[in-house]
Amino acid sequence: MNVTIPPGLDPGVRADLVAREKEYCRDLQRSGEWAHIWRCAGQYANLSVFDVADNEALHRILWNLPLFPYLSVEITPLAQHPSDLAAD
Ligand SMILES: O=C(O)C[C@H]1C=CC(=O)O1
Repeated sequence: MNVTIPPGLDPGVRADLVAREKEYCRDLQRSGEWAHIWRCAGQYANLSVFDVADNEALHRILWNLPLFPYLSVEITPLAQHPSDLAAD
């Protein structure tokens, strides 16, 4: 996810959006659907791993992100690799 918040956005609105995004993200981490989130070094971007039931669940999560209007999201579906020890 790449984040592009307009520089002219009211600072209070921006702070509220970022705070709500953090809480939303942490709730989904607690539920297990947002399995990992990493900051992409040097960028206002993250690399996240979601563990969801289906595409609709992923869409719901992304669509309801408070920062959704300011995100560009690239999605790569993942499958288990046969060489992964966890596959045994
Ligand atoms: O800062 C970001 O990368 C954007 C966003 C995604 C989750 C979250 O808490 O913030």
